[in-house]
Amino acid sequence: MNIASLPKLPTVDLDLPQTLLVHDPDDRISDVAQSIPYKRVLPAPSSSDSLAPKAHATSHGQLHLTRASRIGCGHHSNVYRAAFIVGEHAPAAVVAKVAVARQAAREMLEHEARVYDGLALGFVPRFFGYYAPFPESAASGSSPSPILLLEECGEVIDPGALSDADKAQIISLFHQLHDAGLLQKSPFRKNILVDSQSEQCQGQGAFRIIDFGRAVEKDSQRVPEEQEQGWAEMCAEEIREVKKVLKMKMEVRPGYRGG
Ligand SMILES: Nc1ncnc2c1ncn2[C@@H]1O[C@H](COP(=O)(O)OP(=O)(O)OP(=O)(O)O)[C@@H](O)[C@H]1O
Repeated sequence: MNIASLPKLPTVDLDLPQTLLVHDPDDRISDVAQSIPYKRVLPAPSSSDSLAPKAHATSHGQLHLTRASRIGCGHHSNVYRAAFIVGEHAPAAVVAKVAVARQAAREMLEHEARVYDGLALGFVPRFFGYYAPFPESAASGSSPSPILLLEECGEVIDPGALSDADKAQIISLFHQLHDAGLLQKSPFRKNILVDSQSEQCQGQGAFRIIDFGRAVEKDSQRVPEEQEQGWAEMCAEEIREVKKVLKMKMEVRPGYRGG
């Protein structure tokens, strides 16, 4: 299957399969040279979902990824364009994020999946589910990594090629994230993507913020009233970091003497 030429999976409502058979001929997610069964962990299967063989065909899906289909890597993961087949539908491309073989990396991937599961914002990748190998292996270090499935969102930005309006838009996305009670916590260039192919990504603008493995949720910090100021300062600091990434002029704060 030529994964590179597949169309993107449409982001319209889709019944996510409850189980996935993952085809990994190049051993990218485990050293087991066979297809691996996964089950959906998030969004949590509802009681109406069924694993019974009679269940609707879309309860079962398939995922194909190869060494050649890798599109990115970070300190904690490898990221692949993967062919996703749901029920009888034609294959379509999604992004499959796979943790490297370290427990901390798996914990970050799970945290990121929880963040996506709770986020309803148009400028982050659409979440297509978080799947874990099934049955679970006793030795979690050597077992295949869980897989986070996301919408493919284009290329890393080139700050030198962005207009002032583009930069203002990216800043506004981070403000919206903060207003939604989330700090991204790794506002690097590699985590701001632009889809130059999209027609403004269905009205959402072409920019996407990714990588929520280190994200901090305001609620999870149980920010008491008196610490609101601390949260506001953390948000302001993140905005300053984004401005640095975008090579924007920094405002000189009152009383700041430089150095
Ligand atoms: N949804 C996506 N669409 C397109 N490319 C993506 C997507 N997600 C990740 N990538 C690519 O993969 C790269 C690495 O992804 P990501 O930053 O999420 O990995 P990570 O291991 O969590 O990073 P780190 O731990 O170093 O912060 C990105 O910079 C980007 O090039």
